Amino acid sequence: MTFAIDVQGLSKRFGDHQAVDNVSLQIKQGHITGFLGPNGSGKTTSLRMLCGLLTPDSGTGQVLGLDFPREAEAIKRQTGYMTQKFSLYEDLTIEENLAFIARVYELDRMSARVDETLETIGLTHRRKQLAGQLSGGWKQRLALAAAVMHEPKLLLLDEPTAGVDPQARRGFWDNIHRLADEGMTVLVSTHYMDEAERCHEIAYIFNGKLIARGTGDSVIAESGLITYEAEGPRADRLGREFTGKPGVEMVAPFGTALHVSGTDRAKLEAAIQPFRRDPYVWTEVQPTLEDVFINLMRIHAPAEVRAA
Ligand SMILES: Nc1ncnc2c1ncn2[C@@H]1O[C@H](COP(=O)(O)OP(=O)(O)OP(=O)(O)O)[C@@H](O)[C@H]1O
Repeated sequence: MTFAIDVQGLSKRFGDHQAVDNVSLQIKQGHITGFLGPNGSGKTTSLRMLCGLLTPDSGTGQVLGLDFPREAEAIKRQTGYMTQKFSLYEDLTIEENLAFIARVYELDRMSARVDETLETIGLTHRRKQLAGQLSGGWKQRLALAAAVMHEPKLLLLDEPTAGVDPQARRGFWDNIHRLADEGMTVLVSTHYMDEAERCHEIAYIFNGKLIARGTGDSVIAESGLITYEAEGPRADRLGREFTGKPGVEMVAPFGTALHVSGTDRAKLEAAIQPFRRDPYVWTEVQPTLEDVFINLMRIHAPAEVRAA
């Protein structure tokens, strides 16, 4: 298996804040990897270093078979990067934005490429409209088309569907999967759990450190988390009964059901035992990715935060 990204020891410090701390990433060619982690955990900083926009303090390896970070310029040319904020010109038309990008990348068949892109995203009839007038979903679709116009081998997406409605998000993800099927490698940061589940693999970063990675199922399995679900009339209200109980590391309502999780089976079952009675039905379920991520944050939080 060829790795599109194979980088070790990636670090970046801003002042006295270690934004990215010794991160090693191996990302398979043609795979979609979800980059997850709470706000401020270092996702954007990592993406910016990988595509050559930010110089790392340390870190070596290969990106697209090129030496990282020495060949940053060549890496940049073969990488598409979609920033968190809509980065096209709102006061240029849709067509002018695409033509501008075609010129920046010195693409051949410039106007034909612009026409093809407009056709692919379904904006041909709106080509003269200002980009700023598009809805959130269409803006993201345009930004994605712009990011891949130069046919990059690697696509880095920074929270591309934040604030976009579910239907547009689904369309966006269909496009990402189509690009990956054609061989493009995708690294996409997201806070949405349903999007994490659409990725081939996930990488979870916290306080600048990579603390979990693999397929969704393997990350769940390796967490060692055991989850019981209580069902019954308003079982969700049982939550407060478990506060501070030994063996209970996490309690979360799921609609009218309740998830109670921990890593010590004996203690967890002892905590649940008094509530194994009518009208509640308890079943062991697979923890969700959200359960696992929240637990990872809890485990890896600095001691003073855990105690608070
Ligand atoms: N140019 C900069 N100068 C100083 N600090 C910065 C700079 N860029 C990022 N940081 C800090 O580095 C940390 C990591 O930020 P980063 O944007 O990489 O996080 P993130 O995981 O992408 O967060 P979010 O999910 O909110 O987008 C944050 O504490 C941020 O304030």
